[in-house]
Amino acid sequence: MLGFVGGVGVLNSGFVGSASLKPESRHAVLEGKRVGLRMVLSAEKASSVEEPKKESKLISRTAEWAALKKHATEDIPLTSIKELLADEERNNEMLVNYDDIFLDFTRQRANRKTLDLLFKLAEKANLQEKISGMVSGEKINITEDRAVLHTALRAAKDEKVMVDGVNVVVEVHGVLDRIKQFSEFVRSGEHVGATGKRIVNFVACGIGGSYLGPDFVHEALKTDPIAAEAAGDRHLRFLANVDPVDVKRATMELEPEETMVIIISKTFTTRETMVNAITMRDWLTHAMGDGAEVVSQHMVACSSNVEGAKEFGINEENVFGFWDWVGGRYSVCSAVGAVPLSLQYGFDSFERFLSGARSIDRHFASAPMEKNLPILMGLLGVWNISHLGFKTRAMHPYTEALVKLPAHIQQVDMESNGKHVTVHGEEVDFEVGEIDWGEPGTNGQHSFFQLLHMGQVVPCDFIGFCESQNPICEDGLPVSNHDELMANFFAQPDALANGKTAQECRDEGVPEWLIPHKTFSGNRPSMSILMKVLDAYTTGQLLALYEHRTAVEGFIWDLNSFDQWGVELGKTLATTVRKQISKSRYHNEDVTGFNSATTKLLNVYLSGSVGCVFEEEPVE
Ligand SMILES: O=P(O)(O)OC[C@H]1O[C@](O)(CO)[C@@H](O)[C@@H]1O
Repeated sequence: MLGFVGGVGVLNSGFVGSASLKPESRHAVLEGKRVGLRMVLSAEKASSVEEPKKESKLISRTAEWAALKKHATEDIPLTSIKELLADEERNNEMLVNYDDIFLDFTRQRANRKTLDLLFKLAEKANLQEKISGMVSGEKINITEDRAVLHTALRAAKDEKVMVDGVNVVVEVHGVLDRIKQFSEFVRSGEHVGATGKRIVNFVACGIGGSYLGPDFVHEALKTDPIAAEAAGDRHLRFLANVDPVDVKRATMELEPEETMVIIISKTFTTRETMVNAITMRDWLTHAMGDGAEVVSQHMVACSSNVEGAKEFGINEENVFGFWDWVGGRYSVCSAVGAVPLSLQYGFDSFERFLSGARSIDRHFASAPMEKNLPILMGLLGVWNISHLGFKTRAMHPYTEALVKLPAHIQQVDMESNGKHVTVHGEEVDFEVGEIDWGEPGTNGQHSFFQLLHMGQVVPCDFIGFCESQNPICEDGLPVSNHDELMANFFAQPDALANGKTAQECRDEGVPEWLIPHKTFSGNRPSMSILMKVLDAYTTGQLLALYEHRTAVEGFIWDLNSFDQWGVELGKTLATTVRKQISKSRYHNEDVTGFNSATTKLLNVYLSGSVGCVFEEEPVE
């Protein structure tokens, strides 16, 4: 699977198969001695004929990159964010507004010059050509020979995007029309369960991109008044983990006769989802018998492997397809999100979500860089990790309804840009791919914000809304609950940026010995996004903003942000382990073929008795 990577990449990754190695080097692999392994391979390579050196295409070799490096080490350390914030003219250039989204990046460690240098870098990296290539259907995912067209999933009916001579927008709307009709059938009660009961529960079985996006949108819509009214008494649950505990959690208190199971898997081969699909089929048939109508009335699928879904037993008319040019983590706008979310909230809500994403797509493809929200967010990401060295990045939505946004964006970004070679297979020599994480505010403030204020520097995104989905104004409180929440949204970025000096502590009468504990260094970057209210439309906007931020970063770094070979090795090893467990459990075979540590762990697991394996030292 990793065969496309050049030799240097393989050596550095350490992911080398051991079969072709000499016995002593194979031993080194089993012992986990990666350094020794690298030496053996280097020696073998040195003795072979020297390959002609290819000219590096790394962006880090350009004058534009070097200018940013110099700026990061020579100019930026001389000013603090607090000082930068005192310049109103600068601040005005760092506030951008589009379609009721207000982006404030004044609290970045950046000034006008930084932006100019980043724009020059973007030109050097052919950013805008790459964006055009993506949205027009070029096969930019070269390791899988695929186009990358999640934008086509939300294109208007009259748009045209061609892939291999086919206008994919027509196909997209064909599937959306079917989903609209099907969801209306189920919601209206025309489609009932096998025993004639109305379907009011939906369990969506999928993992990774076939779970995180739909769950994020579900959480965002749950408390949106329009979507909530459309949901009525329906329930949508997700079953992602192959852990049987997750089956319990997903089915608890649900009545199988009133439940529809939606199997969501692009490949329809993902082990976890297949196991859960079988488990859920058993759950249904156990309650209602194994007549064909149980599966036909209670199970549907969303997949690009329509044949696989049919083979599983799902009726063809209940399979909603999508295409290989939709990456799993970019698939929430396809049937993957459309089926569960339309069943729960009605197709209109899903359409509003798509139109929010479409608004950002159009802006992304056409707005000039200095006004282009995802481009600005992406360039500042590159600046923060590759030039200022901040490897992690946090996201704090100031609404509980975005509780799952950080987890979704974590997959979007980390699976996309967690790479070590460029699209040409050349090892990168700079930092790429931030560690993304986060929690809604204010909860995070009472958890990890101590570290954000006084420990490591972590650039933060603050996301807030002018209005609450659920406004409450208690009599007797100085401000509404929402204003109370948002007071924190405004306070935290300034606290991070400005910090608190020893003198300020002294002026407050803090005793001298306590001052070091109470000073804040400040100068901690953040970005604020302020929107009107969280609803289906703005949820779509947020999704597209962050999807495109990731693409911008990958384009600048020249990565292929649209493959995910890094998940394969663990999957392959799990298959070997699964076979061993089966042989040992059911045929009493010894554990073989693993290193001694794994062998021991497996034996403990199979024995089920954790305390028994450590034999006592014999007494002399
Ligand atoms: O939709 P599928 O094919 O079941 O894949 C699920 C997920 O597994 C991955 O391939 C790897 O974790 C993701 O990219 C994908 O979203």
